[in-house]
Formats: sequence, C-alpha cells, structure tokens
Amino acid sequence: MATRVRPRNKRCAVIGGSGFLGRHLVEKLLDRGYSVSVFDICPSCEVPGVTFHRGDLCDKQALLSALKDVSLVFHCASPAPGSDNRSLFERVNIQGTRTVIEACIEVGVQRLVLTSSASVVFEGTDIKNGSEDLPYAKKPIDYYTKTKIEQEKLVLNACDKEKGFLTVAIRPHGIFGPRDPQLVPILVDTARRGKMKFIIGDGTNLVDFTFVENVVHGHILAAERLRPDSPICGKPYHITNDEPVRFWDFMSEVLVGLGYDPPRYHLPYILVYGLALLLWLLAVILRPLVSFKPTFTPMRVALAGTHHYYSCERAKQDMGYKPLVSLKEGIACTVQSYPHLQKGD
Ligand SMILES: NC(=O)C1=CN([C@@H]2O[C@H](COP(=O)(O)OP(=O)(O)OC[C@H]3O[C@@H](n4cnc5c(N)ncnc54)[C@H](O)[C@@H]3O)[C@@H](O)[C@H]2O)C=CC1
Ligand SMILES: CC(C)=CCC[C@@H](C)[C@H]1CC[C@H]2C3=C(CC[C@]12C)[C@@]1(C)CCC(=O)C[C@@H]1CC3
Repeated sequence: MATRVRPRNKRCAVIGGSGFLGRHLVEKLLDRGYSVSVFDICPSCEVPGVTFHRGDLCDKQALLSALKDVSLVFHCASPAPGSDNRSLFERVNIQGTRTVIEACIEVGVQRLVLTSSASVVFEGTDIKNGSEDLPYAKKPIDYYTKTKIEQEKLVLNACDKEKGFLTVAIRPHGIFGPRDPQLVPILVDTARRGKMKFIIGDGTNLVDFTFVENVVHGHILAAERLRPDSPICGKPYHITNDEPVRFWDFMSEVLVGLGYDPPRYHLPYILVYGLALLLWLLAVILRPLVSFKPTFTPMRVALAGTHHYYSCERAKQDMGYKPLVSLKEGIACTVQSYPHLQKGD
C-alpha cells in the first residue's frame, strides 16, 4: 500500500508521547490527519501509524534526527512530580527543554507547544479564578513546579516571529481520564489502605480537575492558531474544564463510582498541615537510616485543602477554546476505564 505523504505543516512530533497526556494527544492528532512521531525515553507507545524514536530529550543528536522534517512539536515530557530527584527535574525540565528549543531551531521546526502547569503560580494558598496575569510563584510548592516555571519561561522567551519560530504554553490543572497513572491510582491506594476517611478542612474548597480530552483539545487549538499574526504567540494559557468543583466532592464521586466509601469526618486543615510538615521533616532527618514516603505530604495537604481554580477566559477569547467533555461525563468515562481498581478486584 502506498503511504500518503502529508504536507509539512501536518507532520508533528510529540516529545513525551508515551505518557498519559502524550498518548491521548497522539491518538487525537492521528484522528485529525497528522502524521505523528513520538520521542520518549520510555518505549510504551505502540499506537499503529506512529513513528517511535526512543531517546532522552537531553540528547541533542537523538532529537535532531527525530525532529527532521517536522514542522510542529508538542513537548509534554517531564519526570513524574512524585519523584524527589531534584537533579533529574533540573536536567530534564530545564536543561532538556533548552536542548529541545535548540534542536527545534536547528532543524527548522516552526511551532513549539509546551505543556506547562497552572501550578506555576500556586504557593499553597487560595487561588480563585486565577488569570494568566498572576505572577510566577516566588515560593513554588515543590521542586518539580520550580523547574516547570523555568521551563515555561525558556519556551515563551524563545518565541521569535522574525526567525519564524513560534511558541505557546498550555497550563492544565488536575488532568484526569483513562490510563492516568497518578490521580485515580493514588486515590484508590489511599482508600485501600483505609486512609480515605477524612476530609481536610470544611470540604468546600474549589479546585479544577480537567478531563484529558479537553487538555488535548486545548493543545491542538493552540498549535493550529499559532501563526505570526496571532495573539497567542509567546503566551501561556490555562486550559481547564471551566467547572471548578469541590475537591472532596470530586474525590467522593470517583471513590463511590469505584465502590469505595466517601470520606466523612472533618479534620482541621491547620492540624493536618502541621502533622504533614512534621512527618516530612522526620522523613528528611531519618533518610540516612530508613526511607519512607508519607502519603500526607505538606504539598498534597495544600492541594487537598485550599481553593485553586483558574480562569480559561483568555483561551476562549484568543483560540476559541471550549471544553468538549463535561466533568460529569469525564468522571463516568474515567471510572468505567478502571475495572481493575473497583473495590473487591
Ligand atoms: N498529570 C497532570 O495532572 C498534569 C500534568 N502536567 C504536565 O503535563 C505533561 C504530561 O504529564 P503526564 O502525561 O501526566 O505525565 P507522564 O509521566 O504520564 O508522561 C511524561 C512522559 O515523559 C517521558 N519522559 C520523561 N523524561 C523524559 C526524557 N528525559 N526524555 C524523553 N521523555 C521523557 C516519560 O517517559 C513519559 O512518557 C508534563 O509536562 C506535566 O508536567 C501539568 C499539569 C497537570
Ligand atoms: C487538582 C490537582 C492539582 C490534582 C493533582 C493530583 C494529585 C496532587 C492529587 C490526586 C489524588 C490526591 C489525593 C491527595 C492529595 C492530592 C492528590 C495526590 C490526598 C493524599 C490528600 C490527603 C488525603 O486525605 C488523601 C488524599 C488522596 C488523594
């Protein structure tokens, strides 16, 4: 069978395409008629029709050969936020992103879409309907977020209309959906260990959880709107479900959908935060002797007990963004996709 040669603007690469978001993005790009290459350190992207390049994004030579003939690059690779390997975050998110930019410019890539994070402005205290005008966090909640800030700055500053290299950053928040390796698995693991009985605070704090297909939609819209005359060049955009929800209602709906009891009893936020801080300190002090990873880290307690939701008005205005899947539909689809995490299995 003859292979169809696509115009260069329909040839793209997804760095991090084997991951949760990356793989959903790859599938949608194929549906939309793009030819897709995946570049990832992990070889699990077995999507038919995709050219796979295994490599580390810090390796410029490997990138140069993978990005040849590509005009559009999505960069959604990162070490998992749960890792406490600071030098890995720094190497991949900062130095690696620098290498991605250099490689893109060298091979003549015209558009680079970065997956950043809404948490780049979060310091552990309430954010209600935050816009993209909020300053970067001076005290980011963890080292992962610190490197996401530097990464976003690098990509946005690299935008150069004269050189024909256009960039944009998408800031999702709380991505969930089928095949998510983080949110639902952590929740179920906590429930299975009998630790999902308590609501931290009064349970009314609103948060954004964003269905993965909406995040993918935001990325593709941004890529397709990224032209020299567009207002989106060199800017960050929040992409959310536009339906802030109580953190504990969302958790309860997923838990109940999977057959577990929802949390019932309230604990004061300040008490849990203080305990988490103490545990974290203990883990640091005892690290040379024993290694343990507390479930309740200060960062997690802050995420579970404060408001953090963001406005996506700017994405609506500048790129015609509108969530495609409601929260209710997204939760139903997600719960259905995890039969092995149902209670009793
Ligand atoms: N999952 C979430 O709730 C959110 C995620 N994000 C961002 O979205 C992006 C995608 O996240 P997920 O899909 O959840 O993560 P993931 O861990 O499922 O995917 C990341 C991918 O990057 C690859 N990767 C890591 N280091 C690499 C390297 N040195 N070279 C090449 N590939 C490498 C991994 O193998 C993996 O396939 C990340 O940039 C993350 O910071 C932002 C906000 C929220
Ligand atoms: C909205 C947002 C940024 C979500 C990010 C995903 C994770 C940070 C959360 C997914 C499951 C959450 C969770 C907790 C904290 C935040 C998550 C890890 C707890 C550990 C908070 C304290 C508890 O009582 C148990 C929770 C389990 C689930």
